[in-house]
Amino acid sequence: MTSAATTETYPITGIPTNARPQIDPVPLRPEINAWVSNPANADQVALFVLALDKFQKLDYEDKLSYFKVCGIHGLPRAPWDQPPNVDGGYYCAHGSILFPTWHRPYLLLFEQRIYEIMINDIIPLAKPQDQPRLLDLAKSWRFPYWDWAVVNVDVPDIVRRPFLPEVISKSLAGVFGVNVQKDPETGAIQPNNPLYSFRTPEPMGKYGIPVDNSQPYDIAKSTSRYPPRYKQGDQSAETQWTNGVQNNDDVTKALRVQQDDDSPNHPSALGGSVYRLLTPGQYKYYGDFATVTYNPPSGSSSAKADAGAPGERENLKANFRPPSSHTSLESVHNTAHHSIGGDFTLPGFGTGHMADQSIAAFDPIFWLHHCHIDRLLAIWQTLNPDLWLLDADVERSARGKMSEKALSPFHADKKRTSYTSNKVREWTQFGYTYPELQYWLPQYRDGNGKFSQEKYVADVSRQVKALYAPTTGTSTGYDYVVNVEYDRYVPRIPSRTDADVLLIKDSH
Ligand SMILES: N[C@@H](Cc1ccc(O)cc1)C(=O)O
Repeated sequence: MTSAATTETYPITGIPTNARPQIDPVPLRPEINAWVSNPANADQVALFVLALDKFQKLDYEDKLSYFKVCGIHGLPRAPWDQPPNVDGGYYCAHGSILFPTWHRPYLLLFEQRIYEIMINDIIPLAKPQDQPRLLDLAKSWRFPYWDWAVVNVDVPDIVRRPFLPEVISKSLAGVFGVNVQKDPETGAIQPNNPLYSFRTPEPMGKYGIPVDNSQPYDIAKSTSRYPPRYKQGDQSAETQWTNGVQNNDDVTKALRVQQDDDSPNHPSALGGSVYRLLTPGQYKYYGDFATVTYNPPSGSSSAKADAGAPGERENLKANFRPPSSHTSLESVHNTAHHSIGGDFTLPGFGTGHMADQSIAAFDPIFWLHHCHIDRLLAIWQTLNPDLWLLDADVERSARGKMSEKALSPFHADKKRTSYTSNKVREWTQFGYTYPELQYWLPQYRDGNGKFSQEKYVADVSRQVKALYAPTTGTSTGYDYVVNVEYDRYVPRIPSRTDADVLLIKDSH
């Protein structure tokens, strides 16, 4: 008889609360800079940093270790929480309508592990009189997001530092009794800042991470952002890849690409795209919002709605979609990955971890980035409550519904019940929401004290505008889209391409 323990799956539940979804308040996943820079949060940030550090150091063979959890995304292609005979492949869903929903339980798993480590491993280290207060801080803690689409975006301060900020170091020493030491020569501080990079004692090749896309991920003992292009025998490149490089200024530069332009107030390239994503009425179909490669099934209601007049589109590709849908959550997400990791299309640079999906999840910044993606999904859901994977269901009716497809390898309980897109649609059931989505606030009540959906949605839109709407230029009331098709992997395409477009008003 096999013991239950060997066949039980890991239940991903989120951090427990008793809140009723979309009714009672739930803790917020905070914006990382605001959260860290508030000295009142120093103990909670210290709790998080210590738990993440511990998580990263758990035995790489442990199913619930950082290494194994990050390894779900791509390499080393190991089955996770599934029988060993299942070929794990790359579990991550990209180029798929499941892209947004697959990453929701993935992030939840990461958040839950950090919470468990806080409770089981970190709080017991604190002085007894501090423990009840720390327990409350852990219960109200939620994973932070990094908004890379705001004006004057930068890599979060805490991510940039190999050392921890003063307030947090003080809290580590004062509350947890952690011996904070500074190496007078290197300036390195113990414990390390686990948000700066993920470091391994031996080259990652030893743990099953091979060369990928000709980049030497196997020799790396640390994740990298904007490492040099690697050539066999180049000693300097080899050393940098081995020890890891964090060229965060290059990340900032890439993210600000369009801000250097006409006006300092110009939103970032990504800001404009995020604004388009979240503008009401932009999307008729969830699939167009969700992914770069969603094609409405031929003959389905969405394909018919998208078709032009007979003959009009002879020269266009079959997957042409109306201009309003020419960006997607996955597309802005891809741009951010390349901007953060460093791109092989830039002269001299290799592909840092974040730019290669097979190992991106090992860079701790991946999680801050994906928390932001989940936030954008939640805001979009709030603004488009009727849109979901339903149009794709038509396509899949013979083989089962897309919205009911398992988001492998994530389970809702110990009994192998898989998560599906429908099961993760309501995020507040997992005990979190985002600062823009506080449905319980009194300002969303009407005269009779009843929740007003209209007031709420209007306010969410207002907040989106304040964060991402272009602040310069004269508004014509039109949204012009110029569709240029090019091969994004042509080497040496400059990171920003200017196009002069002449718009001629039709006066007939
Ligand atoms: N491969 C994606 C970028 C990407 C990188 C890392 C990821 O984890 C995910 C996506 C693209 O084609 O643009």
